[in-house]
Amino acid sequence: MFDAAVDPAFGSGADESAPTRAVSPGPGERSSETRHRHSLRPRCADRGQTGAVDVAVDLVVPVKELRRAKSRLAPAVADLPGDDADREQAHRALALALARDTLRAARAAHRVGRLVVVTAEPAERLGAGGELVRDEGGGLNAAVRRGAAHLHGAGARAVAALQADLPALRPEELDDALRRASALFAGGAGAAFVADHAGTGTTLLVAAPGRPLRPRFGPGSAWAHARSGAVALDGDWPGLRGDVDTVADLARARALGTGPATSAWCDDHAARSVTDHAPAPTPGGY
Ligand SMILES: Nc1nc2c(ncn2[C@@H]2O[C@H](COP(=O)(O)OP(=O)(O)OP(=O)(O)O)[C@@H](O)[C@H]2O)c(=O)[nH]1
Ligand SMILES: C=C(OP(=O)(O)O)C(=O)O
Repeated sequence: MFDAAVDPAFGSGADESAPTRAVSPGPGERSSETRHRHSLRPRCADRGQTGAVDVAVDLVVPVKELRRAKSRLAPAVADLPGDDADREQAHRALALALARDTLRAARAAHRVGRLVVVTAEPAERLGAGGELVRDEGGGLNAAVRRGAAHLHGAGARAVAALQADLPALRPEELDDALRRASALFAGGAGAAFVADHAGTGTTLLVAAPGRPLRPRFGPGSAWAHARSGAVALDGDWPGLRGDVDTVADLARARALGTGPATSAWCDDHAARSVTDHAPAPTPGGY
């Protein structure tokens, strides 16, 4: 069904095929993978006394074709041994790892209902449960609109778009942001967004139930979304705000604790590059 534009379910939601090697922890520390896994445990507090899941939104996640993705991360592979083809393959593997970890966390969030991935990649490559809508070109905002149209066409709840480069995302961060968005919608807001760690970009855009998602992703998108009437969400969500565009961003995400795919990639390919670009520790720096 993939070539019919929509693949209704790909994968099980589990990430069985992802590498699971842990990051070496320091003395007395848990590894970043251990911390991430810990965060994926079911959280009873997010469920009512009946055990019913409090679903708030359906989610669109755009994933760019890997061979064109994450060009600003080229320095992460520049020093790797081998030839250009080896480095290109490592670069694609890094973009894939970021997306897989993002999807893994999004799928584990209790408030996420349907999850739609818009991509030109084969379904099985992404390794996360959800529906797949084919990317027909036109760029990021066109891909988001395509995913939202798919959801609205099927009669959706509130719809959100989440960037796919958030390897330190924790499900509870996404749940908390969606909860706060729902509270704003109850007060009459039509849309809300989460700015990235720099404050200029956007990692999550949410439209209220029955309202269209109007994506303005791209440089300066936080300002563009605010100007369109979306409300900036406050919250201490370093993983949710931690989009990875550069090697320094990757180091920052590693310090937070990335998911298993990105952790394994860094262990296998880029430990030296990441260490070289690691920022000084800045607790609460987001
Ligand atoms: N489906 C789809 N997703 C996209 C497209 N462009 C960007 N994205 C996704 O949108 C998110 C944010 O995009 P960027 O951070 O600009 O990623 P990028 O274009 O791969 O990175 P750079 O080449 O470094 O600009 C990432 O999760 C991308 O996978 C697109 O044309 N189609
Ligand atoms: C696409 C965006 O930014 P970046 O390319 O910097 O991730 C954005 O923040 O809207």
